[in-house]
Amino acid sequence: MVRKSGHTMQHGTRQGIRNPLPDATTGILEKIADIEKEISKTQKNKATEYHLGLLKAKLAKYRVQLLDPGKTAVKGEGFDVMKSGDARVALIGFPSVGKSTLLNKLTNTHSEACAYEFTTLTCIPGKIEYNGANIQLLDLPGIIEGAAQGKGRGRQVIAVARTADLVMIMLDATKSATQKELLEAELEAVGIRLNTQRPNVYFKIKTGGGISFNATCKLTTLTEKMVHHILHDYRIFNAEVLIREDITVDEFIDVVLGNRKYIQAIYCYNKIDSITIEQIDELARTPKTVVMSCEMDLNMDYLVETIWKNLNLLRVYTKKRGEYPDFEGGLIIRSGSTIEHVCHAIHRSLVAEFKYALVWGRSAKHNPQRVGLSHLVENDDVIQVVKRR
Ligand SMILES: Nc1nc2c(ncn2[C@@H]2O[C@H](COP(=O)(O)OP(=O)(O)OP(=O)(O)O)[C@@H](O)[C@H]2O)c(=O)[nH]1
Repeated sequence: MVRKSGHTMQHGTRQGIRNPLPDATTGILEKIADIEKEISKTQKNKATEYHLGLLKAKLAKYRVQLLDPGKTAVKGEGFDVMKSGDARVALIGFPSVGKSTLLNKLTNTHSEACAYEFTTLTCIPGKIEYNGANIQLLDLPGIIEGAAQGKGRGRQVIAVARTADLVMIMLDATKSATQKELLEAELEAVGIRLNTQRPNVYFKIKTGGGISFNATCKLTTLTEKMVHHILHDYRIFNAEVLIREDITVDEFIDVVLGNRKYIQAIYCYNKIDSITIEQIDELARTPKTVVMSCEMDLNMDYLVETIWKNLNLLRVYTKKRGEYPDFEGGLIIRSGSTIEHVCHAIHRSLVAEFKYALVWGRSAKHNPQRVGLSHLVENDDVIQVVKRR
């Protein structure tokens, strides 16, 4: 495989933002506050578990209403950055953690990083070129706390974060660990699930027949009664529920709502130049974590490498009949892609003309293997598409 070493980065256009917050949200906010108050007042035990489950279901419903972009946010204002490039990384962090400085370091261009808070007022799509992939890096305003309650510009930030392939949570190594928890809680509240998989549940709304409930494993928190009540609360009276893993009430609500985003996240601690070696060592041992210093240029290459790894991208090469593969070009696709995805990446009309493909490489049982559209490809595969005449 031909590897491009290092990375380059370019600035995209800076786009100004007007604050598009309409505020018909106050009613919902009050309801959310009431429910949150009730949840905090309710003691957690076997007897209240069920009641809490229902409250959580209600809470999730209102939060969705609050964040539904169709109802609450105006599209196309500043944040509506086209999803271009091969992958998109959302940079999220509190003010002054060093986001602008990081972008500047990776881009080598000047933008106004200041020693005061709230300097990043725009969403800058920057582009990192690494291993042949275009990675779009979005610098989102560091105003995120309270976003789930619809405060400030945070809601737009969340909407962009939901479209990302990877979330990069940037933290200040000199500050307390609560910043990480706060950000995680905010993302959680708006339906972004970090570093987890969609729960293994089959859920289908039907037109009749009531609720059919089955579980293929022992459930330790969720009960059939609770499932019935949650569904009732969402006005779902006919559905098939097959639970294949021991999930919680929250996870079941996620399944019912169906609009959760499961995104990989990495944590990056900046300003390690200002903490002790012992502290750095401890942080660096946490999973999915990169420790670095933008200002001192420490560990920046490792950060880009980690971004690349966590994006789960594959590179495959195409070849024409009788010719050598184009190892300079290559296509960047997501892992789990099939020959059909590859065809789409080459040209959108190719699937219609597809006869079969020949594959050389890790995904092939023998070289070459003749495969159909549903064949899963692997990194570094070489693919020759044969068209129908
Ligand atoms: N010690 C130290 N300071 C840093 C480092 N990186 C950035 N800073 C400082 O932190 C301050 C804030 O940096 P910015 O890059 O403006 O932070 P930001 O996250 O973009 O801030 P907002 O625009 O407010 O969201 C600046 O004074 C930087 O010089 C670092 O690695 N070490």
